[in-house]
Amino acid sequence: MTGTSSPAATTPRLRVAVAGASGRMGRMLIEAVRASDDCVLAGALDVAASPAVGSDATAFLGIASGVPITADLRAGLQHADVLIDFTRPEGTLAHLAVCAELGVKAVIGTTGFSAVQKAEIAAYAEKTAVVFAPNMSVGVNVTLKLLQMAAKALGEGYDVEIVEAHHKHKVDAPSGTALKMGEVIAEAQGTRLSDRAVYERYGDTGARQQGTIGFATIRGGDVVGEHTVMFIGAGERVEVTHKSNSRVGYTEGSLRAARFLATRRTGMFDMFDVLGLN
Ligand SMILES: NC(=O)C1=CN([C@@H]2O[C@H](COP(=O)(O)OP(=O)(O)OC[C@H]3O[C@@H](n4cnc5c(N)ncnc54)[C@H](OP(=O)(O)O)[C@@H]3O)[C@@H](O)[C@H]2O)C=CC1
Ligand SMILES: O=C(O)C1=N[C@H](C(=O)O)C[C@H](O)C1
Repeated sequence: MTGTSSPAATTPRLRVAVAGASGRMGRMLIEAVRASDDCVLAGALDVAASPAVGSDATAFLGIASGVPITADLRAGLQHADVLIDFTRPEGTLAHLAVCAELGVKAVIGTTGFSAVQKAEIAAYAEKTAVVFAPNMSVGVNVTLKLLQMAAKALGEGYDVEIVEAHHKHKVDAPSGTALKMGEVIAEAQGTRLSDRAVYERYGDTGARQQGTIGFATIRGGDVVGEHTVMFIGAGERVEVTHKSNSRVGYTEGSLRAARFLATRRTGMFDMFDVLGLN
């Protein structure tokens, strides 16, 4: 039997806009989108005051994409299926408002949100699908699962201390990841982090209060991101450490999250959902 073969069906590529286009994460994301087979850069946003506004989004790579960096949110989002946002809380919320209006989905990696701001994100997730996670790397999310298990198994007899280190440009502390680690541990022990967290110690502190979760922050140089959780008991100490040597894990996780959203219309998701860790 003879016949003509039908042309191979081509799946349309996922149209990705990147906010914070000239930032540390923004540039890496733009590079990762360009390098992928199934995504295409569809928009690039930055703050109006940024010198990058008006330039081509891939100018830093020495090539032209035809996508300009803009501070006009509608112009930057109108051709996108999904926005990947690593900026600042007030920027993310402004971007999300337009995403919800235009039906653009959002991957949010920004950290430093207040409880009220997190509730605003949840409200936007009723209008468009959102992945919101303080750390997109597979390794960190597996570490969170290890912490859940350790917290349950070790229980009250072990004091919990969380130490994190980041580069000197980071503006929020403790890191979003450290806070998430604290939340996961507190919840695994049937409690709330807000009832247990100690963020500062100085001077005449008195003895350590039973059940608290202490945080310590280091900032310097070009440290990408390091987190250690200590469970300190009588006569022994368990330490769980994750170290990022580059930002590539964050960008790869973000693209996985963007692909995950392709089949969702609304709802709030995290990296456990994306990675099937729930
Ligand atoms: N979830 C995760 O896996 C990770 C999360 N992060 C988080 O991502 C965020 C960004 O990190 P990083 O890329 O290192 O930071 P950068 O400062 O390098 O980049 C931030 C970008 O956002 C822009 N920006 C600043 N303020 C606003 C605003 N109000 N509205 C819109 N855009 C704004 C900046 O523009 P300009 O420079 O002109 O001010 C810049 O382009 C941080 O919150 C960080 O903690 C980082 C890595 C991984
Ligand atoms: O600002 C950073 O760089 C990072 N921020 C995130 C956080 O606050 O946890 C994730 C990662 O640690 C890098």
